[in-house]
Amino acid sequence: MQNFCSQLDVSDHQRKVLESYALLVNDLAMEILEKLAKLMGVNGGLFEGWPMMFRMNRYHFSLETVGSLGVQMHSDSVFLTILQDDENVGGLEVMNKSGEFVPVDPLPGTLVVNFGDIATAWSNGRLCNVKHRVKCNEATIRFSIASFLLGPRDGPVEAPPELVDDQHPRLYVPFTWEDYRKLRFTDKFKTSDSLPDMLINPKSE
Ligand SMILES: O=C(O)CCC(=O)C(=O)O
Ligand SMILES: [Fe+2]
Repeated sequence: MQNFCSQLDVSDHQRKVLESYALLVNDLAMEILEKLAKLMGVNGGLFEGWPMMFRMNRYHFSLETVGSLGVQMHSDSVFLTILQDDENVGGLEVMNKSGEFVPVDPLPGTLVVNFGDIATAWSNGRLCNVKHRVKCNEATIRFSIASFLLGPRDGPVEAPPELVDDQHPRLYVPFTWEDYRKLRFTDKFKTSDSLPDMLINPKSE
C-alpha cells in the first residue's frame, strides 16, 4: 500500500483511508481462504503473508464507446480477487459454464469475489478461474477497486498433498506467481489464461 500511495498524489487522510481499506480487505481475503481451505480438507495457515496488489479503475465511457469493451475478456492471473464495483454503473459481465456472458448488476454494499488462475492451479483444478469483461453500457464515468491476493510470497504455487491422490493426479507443474505473471503478459496470452502451458500432461492440439 505504501508503494501504491507513493504513486498517487494522496493527502494524509486519503493515505489513512487507503491503508485501513487494505488491512480490512486483506483480513477478509485471509478469512475467506482459511474457511475455503478447511472446507476442502486442507490444513490452515497457508495464506498468511501472501502479497496483495490493488488496482483502481476509472472508465471514461462516452457515447462513442457505448457497446464496446472497457476491459477485454480475461481471467485474473492471481489467486483471489475482491472487487468493489461501481454502485451505480454496471458493465461487469462474467462467463457462465455454457460460455455466455452474464451481467453482474451493481448491488450497493456488496463485494464481488472471484478466483483467478493461481487458485485453479493450487486447487488442482477444483476452483474455477472465472472469465470476465467490462462492457460500456452508458456514457458516464465508472469506478472499481480490485484487490488481488497474488500467491505465495516465497516458493512455488502447487497443490497441497490433501488435494492430490490417485483419482486426482497433480495437474500442473509447480511455478512461482511471478514467473506466471511474466508469461501471462506476453502477447500470446493477452486474452486467454496461460494455465494450459503449465499442465503436466498438455492436451494435444
Ligand atoms: O472494473 C471491473 O468491474 C472489473 C475490473 C477487472 O476485471 C480487473 O481489474 O481485473
Ligand atoms: Fe479482472
